[in-house]
Amino acid sequence: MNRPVVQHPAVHDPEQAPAGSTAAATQSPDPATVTDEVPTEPGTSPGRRASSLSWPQVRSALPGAFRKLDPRELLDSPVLLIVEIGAVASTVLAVADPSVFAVTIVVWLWATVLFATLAESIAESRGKAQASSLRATQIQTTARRVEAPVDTTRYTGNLLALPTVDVASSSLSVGDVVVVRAGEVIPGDGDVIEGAASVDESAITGESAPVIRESGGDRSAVTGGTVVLSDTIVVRITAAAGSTFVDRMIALVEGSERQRTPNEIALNILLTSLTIIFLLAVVTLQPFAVYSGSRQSLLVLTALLVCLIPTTIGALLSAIGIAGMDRLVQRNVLAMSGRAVEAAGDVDVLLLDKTGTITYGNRQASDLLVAPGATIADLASAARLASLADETPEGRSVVTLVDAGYVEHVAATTQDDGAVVELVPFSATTRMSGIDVSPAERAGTTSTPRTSIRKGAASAVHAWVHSTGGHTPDQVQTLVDGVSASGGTPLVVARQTGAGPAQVLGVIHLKDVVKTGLRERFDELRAMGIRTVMVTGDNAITARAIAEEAGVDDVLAEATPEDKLALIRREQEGGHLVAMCGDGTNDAPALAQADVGVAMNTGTSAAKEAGNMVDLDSDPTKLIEVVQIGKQLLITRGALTTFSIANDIAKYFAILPAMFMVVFPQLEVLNIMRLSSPESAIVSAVIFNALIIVVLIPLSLRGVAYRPASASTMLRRNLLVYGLGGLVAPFLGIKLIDLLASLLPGIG
Ligand SMILES: Nc1ncnc2c1ncn2[C@@H]1O[C@H](COP(=O)(O)OP(=O)(O)OP(=O)(O)O)[C@@H](O)[C@H]1O
Ligand SMILES: [K+]
Ligand SMILES: [Mg+2]
Repeated sequence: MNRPVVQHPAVHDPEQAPAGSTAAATQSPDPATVTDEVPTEPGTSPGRRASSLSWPQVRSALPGAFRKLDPRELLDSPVLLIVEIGAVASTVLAVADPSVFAVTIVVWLWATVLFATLAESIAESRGKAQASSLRATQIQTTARRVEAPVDTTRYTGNLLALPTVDVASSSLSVGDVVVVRAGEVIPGDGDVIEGAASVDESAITGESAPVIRESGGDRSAVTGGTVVLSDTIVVRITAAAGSTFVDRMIALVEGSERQRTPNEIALNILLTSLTIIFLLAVVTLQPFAVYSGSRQSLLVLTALLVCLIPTTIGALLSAIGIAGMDRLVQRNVLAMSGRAVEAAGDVDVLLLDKTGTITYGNRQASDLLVAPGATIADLASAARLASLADETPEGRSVVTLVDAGYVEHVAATTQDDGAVVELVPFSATTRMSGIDVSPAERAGTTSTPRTSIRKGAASAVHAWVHSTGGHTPDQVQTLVDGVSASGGTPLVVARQTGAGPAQVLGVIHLKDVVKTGLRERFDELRAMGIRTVMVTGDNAITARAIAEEAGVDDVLAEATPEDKLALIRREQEGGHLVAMCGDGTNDAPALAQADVGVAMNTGTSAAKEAGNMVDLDSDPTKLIEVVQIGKQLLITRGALTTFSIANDIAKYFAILPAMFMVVFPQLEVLNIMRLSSPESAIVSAVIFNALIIVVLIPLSLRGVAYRPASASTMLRRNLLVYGLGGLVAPFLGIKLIDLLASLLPGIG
């Protein structure tokens, strides 16, 4: 976020801002102080942050680490709770019977717990910096609220002309309608219901290029705190203050809503079981020790227990999870659940919506193609009439095209004041839109007959024409296929006059552009074992043309929202883990059903609500990074668990011989480490056990390096590196510490 919204001139300079646009200057802190609070160095913006650990980072995480020592905070990590109980008990013992040995043990047991809470606190601190820069977008502004409640779903007049009243943005509630002009901050989350504008969303996405937000289509959602750069839009508020997109982002990056995933819970159960096993092992050690005349002190047994239980992974588990989410945020992806991130690591099918996901989604009418038996005048007039009330960007583009290129063909329509006009809005299920005009019924006049016009997907309009007794000429199919083959979307226009059969007038060519660089990225997904399927409401030929251009593996054409949902269910039943990228309200059910539902930030609020991730850059190939981060998270957790357990087992064999050597000289052969004394062996093991946590914090935050390779190759490699490493490390580490510790009086 190197361009916080507070730096925008409209907010900076109350003199320049249009009257009533922003009360930021009066109600929010002075812009200068706000800017001070916002980390503006490039290092803090998403996707550009370094992942190494710095001392200031550690220092700022320390207070949090101490706060987390509260046993209540450790309740969901039994391993750490045991260590803390051990630390308390040893403290009591050390006070009762002080010695260098006892004090050393006590200090390092506390250090063990602190290093664990520090790991989590550091992982969280990165998000906190980001949250504070997001908070800067939540400035108080004055909203221009439409005074009287309007039913915007029915109101067809000019919303911009309605009287407005100035209110504080914080007092807006869901359903309120506000007008936002150029230079003003959008006062809350909502959908554009009238107009189109360029919007600066850099406060949220870090991306400085303005984006277009317009009513009707799949690019209608706006986010509170972003700035309208040009034109005026009417927005219906969809989120109350306090539960906005930015609020969710803040909760997310701060980790305050972090819930443990089923995988983490399962691992915790394993760690707890191991802890109980080692607890029993240590407890049953004492009778043997007593029998053999080497009764061990409670202090030694506590220290031994802590060395043996899986403290390393117990300490790093939560940091690994938080860091994974953080890595996504750095790439401008907001994951609403950790479960989705983990699922991403195993995804093997990716479904993508076409318009707005694979293409830029700016579908514009570019040409009119006349059907045999019709005239260009017929087609242009009908296309325009059927689009006048079509609030989708496609609909508006038809009106624009006719007015710009065919206006001389449009017959001057005589205004029939009494005519009853019924609008047929576009829906993804009917895949048509249009208008029904019934002339006024007046006695004595020869009234013109009732007229119905439909435009839409060829198959849908064909079915409608057929239902009226008409038919679609073969040449129309040729026109449709021609448009489709070029990757365009054909809209067939037909008109029914009176009760007679409908006539096909021609075809509108909607053009869209495929996003650049998709092919290479889809190749990469294929290499990762992920099959890409484009699902679209468009016809099969267009779908295939775009699929060909973008390089996806498979297509499902003429898909209704239900079809998209059914496809996902089918794949899931076949044992696949499915990701879905989409932007439209009609994608929402599919986004909700998918294991990983990535909504494009350019999409509708419904899509963003339904998915469990939002890509702020609206880049469908971002799934590659999401999958890599998911895999990396799973691999890192697995690797550190392997290391931790191998470590504990090694410690058992490293210290026990040293401890019992005095009574069982035969153990000498096992004492390959030649530790200087039983006390030194115990102290060194405890210190090693604590330090290994610190050593592994950077790795758990950064993640184990991920290279595309088969799961079994990865597993073999990790078992080798982290399993073997975990077995060897304690022998080396403890020996080294023993050499130093033995220099201490009372230990060596
Ligand atoms: N305004 C409109 N009026 C009539 N028909 C339309 C309109 N917009 C789209 N259509 C038709 O409906 C079909 C499906 O709509 P839409 O594109 O929204 O579906 P979708 O499933 O989201 O597919 P995608 O976004 O992948 O293209 C389009 O391919 C087009 O033929
Ligand atoms: K341990
Ligand atoms: Mg769509």
